[in-house]
Amino acid sequence: MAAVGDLAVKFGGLIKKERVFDFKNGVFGAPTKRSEVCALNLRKLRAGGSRIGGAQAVMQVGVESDAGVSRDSKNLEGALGFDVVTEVELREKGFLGLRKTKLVCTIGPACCSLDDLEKLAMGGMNVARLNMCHNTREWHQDLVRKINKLNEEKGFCVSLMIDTEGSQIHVVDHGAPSTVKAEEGSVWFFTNEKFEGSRPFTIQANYEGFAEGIQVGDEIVFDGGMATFKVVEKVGNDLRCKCTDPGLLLPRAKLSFWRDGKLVEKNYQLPTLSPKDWSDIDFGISEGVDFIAMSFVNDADAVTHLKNYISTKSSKSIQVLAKIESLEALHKLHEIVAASDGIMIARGDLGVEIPLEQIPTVQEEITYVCRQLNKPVVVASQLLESMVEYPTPTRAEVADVSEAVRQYADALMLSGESAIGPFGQKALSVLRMTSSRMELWSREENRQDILFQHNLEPSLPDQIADQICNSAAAMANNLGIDAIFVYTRHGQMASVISRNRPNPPIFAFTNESSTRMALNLRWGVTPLVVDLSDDMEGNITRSVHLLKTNGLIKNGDTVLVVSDIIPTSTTQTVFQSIQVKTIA
Ligand SMILES: Nc1ncnc2c1ncn2[C@@H]1O[C@H](COP(=O)(O)OP(=O)(O)O)[C@@H](O)[C@H]1O
Ligand SMILES: C=C(OP(=O)(O)O)C(=O)O
Ligand SMILES: [K+]
Ligand SMILES: [Mg+2]
Repeated sequence: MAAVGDLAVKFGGLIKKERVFDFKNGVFGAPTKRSEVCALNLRKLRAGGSRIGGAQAVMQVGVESDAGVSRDSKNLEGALGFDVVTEVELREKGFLGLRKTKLVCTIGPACCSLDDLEKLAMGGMNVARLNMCHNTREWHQDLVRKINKLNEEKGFCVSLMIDTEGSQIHVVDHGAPSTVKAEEGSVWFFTNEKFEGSRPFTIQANYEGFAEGIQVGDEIVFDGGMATFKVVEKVGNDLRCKCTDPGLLLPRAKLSFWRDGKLVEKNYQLPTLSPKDWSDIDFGISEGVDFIAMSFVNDADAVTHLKNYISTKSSKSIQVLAKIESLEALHKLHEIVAASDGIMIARGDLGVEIPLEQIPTVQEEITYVCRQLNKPVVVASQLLESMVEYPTPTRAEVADVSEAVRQYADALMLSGESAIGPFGQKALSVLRMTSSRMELWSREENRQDILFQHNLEPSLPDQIADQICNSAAAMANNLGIDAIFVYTRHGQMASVISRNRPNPPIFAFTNESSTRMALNLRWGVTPLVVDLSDDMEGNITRSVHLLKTNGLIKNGDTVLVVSDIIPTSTTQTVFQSIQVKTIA
């Protein structure tokens, strides 16, 4: 594997394997090529079906022969739903080389041309995020059109997410187009009133009740610590404040209020979804976006309300992600995770409401709860913040990204790095390489945490499906399987396999396009749309054949197939199986 110029590095005694730095791909690698994955000696084992409460679970190990499928079935050729990025990655790196951690890019003026978007898609963007705080309806509409075009015409599979503005107290006007410096001891006037022209030392806040309940002596903190002011006088609805900790005031800076070292929780008076948010949500529904990220969620009811609203308005299933970005949301974490389709750890605003040193442990806690409850989790904000300005990340940023990957977050998100920074593609490649590297390390060192297996649903058929997925993941690791295939209509089986974070990639075959786009946020899952028939054996044979004729799978590869047939009008039994197939 090592070529001339490669650097062989041995880590003294602690780590058994030799690591080789591959300059071309920029990664340290251990010998993990497909051919080197442990050869399997599979015998024709056939375990009979065991009946459990009316459901049949079959486990079989066999040898797949391609002989039965005719090679000229044209409709099958066209049905290979691989996206172009996975296909290239698979050809270049093999099954184990496929990246597991998903990547979300915030789209902004720096990356909104079709050409820029294509480069991000090619660079591994799984989800494009539109932050409704910024820009116009027309701009967002144009973006949706461009992403759809790339998917339809260029074979990408990029999901769309809109992110609501939400209710939050922030600066509207601070008297300058960009940053203003607040000097120690300077006195500033905080008001909700709009003012014309320049009025030095005046800050306009967006919410008229911003000073309600605030007392002389309280503190106003900008952006979680950029600058701090002490309230010296209340003037009607306004405040006169003195700068006690000098710093930079940014446009739209977030304001938080503190008393005796504790946050004065103020967001409770603001609705989670404003009239503008509802209008943005209607826009998202009419454009058929895949995810709606809901800012400043404070309880499960808000999530349930939005989910109900969507189900009455949209025939398509749209995933609601709850953004955890307030103290109140942390108090109600479990119920919010349970009510939502996924979570975004919005560290930007979270860092305004809780002390910064608590962010790492809170992040670990949230990722843990999400995995227990089988909800995808996105780690967001400031991952590579310095790259908004510089073409290279800090070592600390790379360490932060690696930590999120080590925690098995489903996805990582870029904000300003892609939206306004000139190095968006480079930032994306840093995420890509850093995640691949940490995934490899976790796998080799077998750092997999033992997952406390919550039963996700109380009903028996669901528990059986859970256990099949858990066992499938364990089998895949123990047998050194190359790839897991799962047939899944709503994505549930694929998500439960993913939740186990198995070593091989998970190819999820579904007949629902919305399921495919939702699975784009799931760790380790490559979702594909295929025609699924009730004949599960036929589905399996067809998909293996498709991959084989496209050169993506070869003789000797081993695939673990998980299938799940739900009763239809013609078949009354639930038939679930795990099969191990060696391609021959
Ligand atoms: N659609 C957009 N149009 C213009 N600027 C944007 C857009 N989306 C994001 N940005 C810019 O990128 C920065 C980072 O994005 P994000 O983290 O989503 O927003 P914010 O910082 O407002 O929470 C924003 O502060 C804003 O300057
Ligand atoms: C992702 C976040 O939300 P937004 O960018 O919408 O403020 C955050 O606060 O970290
Ligand atoms: K937002
Ligand atoms: Mg936020």
